[in-house]
Amino acid sequence: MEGLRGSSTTANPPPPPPLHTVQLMRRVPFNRLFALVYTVAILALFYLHARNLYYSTSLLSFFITLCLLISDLALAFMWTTAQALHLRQIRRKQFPENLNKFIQRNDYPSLDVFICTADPYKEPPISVVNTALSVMAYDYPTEKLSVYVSDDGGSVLTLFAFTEAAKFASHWLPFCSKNNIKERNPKAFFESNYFCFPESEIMKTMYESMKGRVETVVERGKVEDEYITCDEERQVFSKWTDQFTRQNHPTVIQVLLDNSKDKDISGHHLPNLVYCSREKSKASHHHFKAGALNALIRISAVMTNAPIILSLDCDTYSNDPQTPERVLCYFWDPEVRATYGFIQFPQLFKGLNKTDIYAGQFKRLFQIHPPGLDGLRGGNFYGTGGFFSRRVFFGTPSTMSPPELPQLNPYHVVNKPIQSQEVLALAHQVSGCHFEKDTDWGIKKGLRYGSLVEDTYTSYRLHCEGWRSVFCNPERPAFYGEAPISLIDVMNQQKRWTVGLLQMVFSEYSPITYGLRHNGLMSHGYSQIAFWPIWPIPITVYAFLPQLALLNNLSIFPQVKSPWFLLYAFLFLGAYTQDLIEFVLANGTVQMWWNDQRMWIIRGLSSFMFGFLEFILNSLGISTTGFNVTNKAVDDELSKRYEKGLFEFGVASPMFVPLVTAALMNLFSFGWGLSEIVKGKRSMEGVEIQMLLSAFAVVNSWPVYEAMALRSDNGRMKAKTSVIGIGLMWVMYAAGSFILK
Ligand SMILES: O=c1ccn([C@@H]2O[C@H](COP(=O)(O)OP(=O)(O)O[C@H]3O[C@H](CO)[C@@H](O)[C@H](O)[C@H]3O)[C@@H](O)[C@H]2O)c(=O)[nH]1
Ligand SMILES: [Mn+2]
Repeated sequence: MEGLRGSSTTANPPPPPPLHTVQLMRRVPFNRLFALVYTVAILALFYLHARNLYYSTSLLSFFITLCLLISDLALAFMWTTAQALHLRQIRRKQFPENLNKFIQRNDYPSLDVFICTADPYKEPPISVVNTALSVMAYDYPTEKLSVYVSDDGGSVLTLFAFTEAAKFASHWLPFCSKNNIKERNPKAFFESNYFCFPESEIMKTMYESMKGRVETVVERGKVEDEYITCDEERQVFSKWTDQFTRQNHPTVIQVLLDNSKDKDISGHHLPNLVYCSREKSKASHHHFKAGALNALIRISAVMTNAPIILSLDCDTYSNDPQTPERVLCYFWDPEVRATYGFIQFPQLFKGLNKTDIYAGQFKRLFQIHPPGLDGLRGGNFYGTGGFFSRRVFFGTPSTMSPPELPQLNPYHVVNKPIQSQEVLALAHQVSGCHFEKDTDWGIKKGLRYGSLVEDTYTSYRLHCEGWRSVFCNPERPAFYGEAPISLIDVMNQQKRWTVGLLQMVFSEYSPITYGLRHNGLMSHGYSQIAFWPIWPIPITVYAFLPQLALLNNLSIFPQVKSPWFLLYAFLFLGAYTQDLIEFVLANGTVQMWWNDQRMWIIRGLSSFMFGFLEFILNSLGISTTGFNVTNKAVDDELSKRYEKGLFEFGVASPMFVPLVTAALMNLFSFGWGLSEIVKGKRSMEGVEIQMLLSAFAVVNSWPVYEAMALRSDNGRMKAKTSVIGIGLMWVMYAAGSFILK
């Protein structure tokens, strides 16, 4: 550790090799210049709106200008938040190859990995097992490595899968290290170049047989006798009595592998593998994933108390066994360790189709914006793929919030075996339903409660407290996860995020009030995420108002001949072009970008809007929202359609209705406008922008028309949805004609 900063006193010692470097991105000066020019253009637009408002000749034109003004204010606000993330983008590099100059492998700090799962049917246990195996096989001293699985589904099926995983690990881990395999998730490995190694075939057979057993047990919904190999297992599974339900059960903590005893087939120690399902009762609030993680922080504190914690979703598997060493490049630097709370890797996805029709990559959220936030304060936490210093969960960098028990202190040294009576008893105690009562867990300690996007909310709170973080984006992706491949799953996920973001915006820690006082630019950058729920305002207005106006022969934008037209052209093309360039620079394709902007519109019209409604209903006490887990189980037919790039509507959902309405309204207005012009009843003059907008929306709406009229597969639009969507369009048209005429 010493010498890292080159503070040695001997004459001219060679400078120590770096563990990490950071530099400002080359594009920053361009971004700043563009921001300046664009700001002037935005001001000019507001001047135009103000003038139109002042000189409006009727209530109607006043109302239309007001709608446009409000929409443009929302757009401009979101634009300024994005600029906060463009002013200081940084690029970091790590040099794990230099690590051995500072620290020997035996001295590596311990690492506790948390894997969350919550439902054996939406999150197939075999995938969770694959995730666990990929991190158990980290190229890291196994006596320093512990993997904790949190099962909020309280499912014996998941536990069964992990008893199988424990057995398979003793073959899989030595196989990976002996052959220096990079791809240590068995499923991903067998799908790629597995035949290169002599034992591959045997490993594959073993894997398939394990998978078969796990899947059969899940299918049958219980662990039958033939799958139980010893009395110990029988005893464990017998905890699932008839009274044991997902919402109501005692804590189950099962040590499946103990690194002080268990060895793999080549005689090396295996890492710890611990299954945990915290106590649940209907009478207490469990705070969803945040609650699960806080329980794990305490359970692991009692059992191993590693100073570094990796938090993973059940679908996020490791793609690079060297990742922990990369993380040590930061955490082993004492200066970094004092103030840097976590190291976040981007969420990247496997299994997306070629053009990523649902924009599941979230390129802006996970790749383009984080280096910008990193330049201000540190990249944000995304719930998965984040390595934390345990200390970050216990107060600010300068003042520690002391835990309730000395054993929970992040600096406490565990000196008892993890299976000792005392340790297990304490682990049960700290994972009980009532442990958090009257404590500041979720308030000042651990993951913060109160928002369904506990990840963004917590990292924002940590940043406000003074913690910094690192966005680490190595060339070989550290992790891969899965994104939903059915539109309704995407929508439901986005609806939940919307509710969570609104909970954040309307909390006492809102980025526009609390945060601005703490760290203005950083908070403004967080607003770019937190204020997603205001996208529906401009998107809905631009999807319907110009079109209704066109249908009623009203011109609401400057005509082409007017110099103001240039302003509109610049604002539209400027924003879109910058976005496209950034997207492509982040390894995107033009087609992916096109799909991404389409999904932005779709989310705005639908999931964000429904999320907004849900939030209002929740606030009024009319309904409550839970954490509806994203479905990760896929059906073959659906996969095939997804591979072909077809949108999956398939179910009748109110969330599809606005899409139908908007698609038809634009088609109708464009068609009507065109026919009027062709017939010579009116000229293009004055409605050019409205025609262009409708045309743009029509091109974007292709998958909706296709799903309504041209497809016969099970993913097509349900007739009910189409009918309601069409009905709504006519109602809007009639109302519009009544008002606008
Ligand atoms: O009560 C719960 C609900 C969920 N989970 C787990 O949380 C993870 C994320 O859930 P998922 O349904 O996949 O949500 P997504 O919206 O896909 O996840 C993103 O958004 C979440 C909320 O912001 C973050 O927690 C995630 O890390 C992030 O990947 C999964 O491993 C679940 O098993 C729990 O452990 N307990
Ligand atoms: Mn997920």
